[in-house]
Amino acid sequence: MLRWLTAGESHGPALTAIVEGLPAGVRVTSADIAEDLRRRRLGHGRGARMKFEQDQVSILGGVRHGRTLGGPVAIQVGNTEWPKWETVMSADPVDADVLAAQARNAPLTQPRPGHADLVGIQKYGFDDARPVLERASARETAARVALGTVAKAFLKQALGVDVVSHVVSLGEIDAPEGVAPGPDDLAAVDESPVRCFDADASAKMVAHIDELKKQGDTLGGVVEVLAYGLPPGLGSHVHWDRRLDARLAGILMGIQAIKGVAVGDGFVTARRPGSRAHDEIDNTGDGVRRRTNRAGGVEGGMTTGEPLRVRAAMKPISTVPRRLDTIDVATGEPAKAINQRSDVTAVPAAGVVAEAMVALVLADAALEKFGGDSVEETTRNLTGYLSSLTIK
Ligand SMILES: Cc1cc2nc3c(=O)[nH]c(=O)nc-3n(C[C@H](O)[C@H](O)[C@H](O)COP(=O)(O)O)c2cc1C
Ligand SMILES: C=C(O[C@@H]1CC(C(=O)O)=C[C@@H](OP(=O)(O)O)[C@H]1O)C(=O)O
Repeated sequence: MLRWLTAGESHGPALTAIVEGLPAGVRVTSADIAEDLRRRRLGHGRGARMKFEQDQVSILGGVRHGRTLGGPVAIQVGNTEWPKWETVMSADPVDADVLAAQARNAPLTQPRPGHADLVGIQKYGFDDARPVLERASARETAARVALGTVAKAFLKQALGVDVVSHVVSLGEIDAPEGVAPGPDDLAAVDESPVRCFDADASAKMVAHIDELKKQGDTLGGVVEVLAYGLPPGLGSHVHWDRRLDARLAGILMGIQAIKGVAVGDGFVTARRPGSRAHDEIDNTGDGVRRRTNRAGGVEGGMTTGEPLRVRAAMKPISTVPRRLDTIDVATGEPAKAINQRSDVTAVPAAGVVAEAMVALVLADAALEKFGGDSVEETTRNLTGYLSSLTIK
């Protein structure tokens, strides 16, 4: 079983991430993690903070000379903006007069519709949105992406699985259906300023973002994650919480601002008659194959051996520069919502985060099926399973 946790606030000293349950021998370096963190920062429409803040990666445990040791892997992602926030976010008590002298510490009492601010204030008994937004912030996704790098390295080295992501819709602009990156196309996707694999759609998405930015507005969209090279049989039909589709949906919905998940053709499938909704099975001589992959590589909560395909829909950023109506929680009077700088859209970054989340679920399901205290043992168990399949 793979377990993982993150800790840390948006403007704290650092984010911390721990993953436990990986075998020994996974090759991974801090440079690999830094590269995925760089990819997460990409994307037309992201705010100023992405430019001036750096992600400082340190592996604090579980890896020696570029290979995992089999124990928990601990990763720290330092916030380079910390010196500016040291007083506001100090873990230790700070004198009231020192805090009062800091403009940054002014209470944020106009909660943003769509963010965690208002209900977080209510639930945790705060009088200020700061202690809520610091942890609700998707800055935390940097820690998840760092863990995803390790999970992707395991999947590639033990099972030969590649995980890729791309943007399929941004606001009103859709990429053409059926244009999906293959296992070696991630670098090509990352070359698009919005991580869209189709050049025409990419250009239209950039223009759409620019237009909405001018209007002081924000955008959401849809990302797709694909995994190539999976064996049949990860996950199970026998119980709801063993179903791979359920686990994928849960982990993707756990990303800030994700409001819908589709496996394969998802909601579109619901509109089709059965004769055009399923994937007919064929014995090609080359093995048993589905003629299509409308199911997105999962049937009965198990991988089928076809490419896995899942989508996640992200709502528009809730810090809308055209400030939305709210109330001031200090007075109860009508007010305009807080608007510090913000992203116009973070859909391209959400794709990189979704890629990491899918990798963690797949790594967990692979270890459940094949086990292994070393990468070699996992691969041996996979090879034995594949050669023992009665139908191939
Ligand atoms: C990569 C990424 C970047 C985000 N950037 C912002 C942002 O700059 N401003 C903002 O208000 N929300 C941003 N969000 C969304 C909020 O974190 C999210 O809406 C908030 O935590 C409330 O959670 P909910 O939308 O799931 O209800 C971002 C989300 C992701 C995944
Ligand atoms: C810092 C990151 O994203 C942040 C996510 C975020 C939010 O509300 O989710 C709000 C913004 O933070 P701030 O208001 O401090 O600029 C984003 O910049 C990051 O992704 O590294």
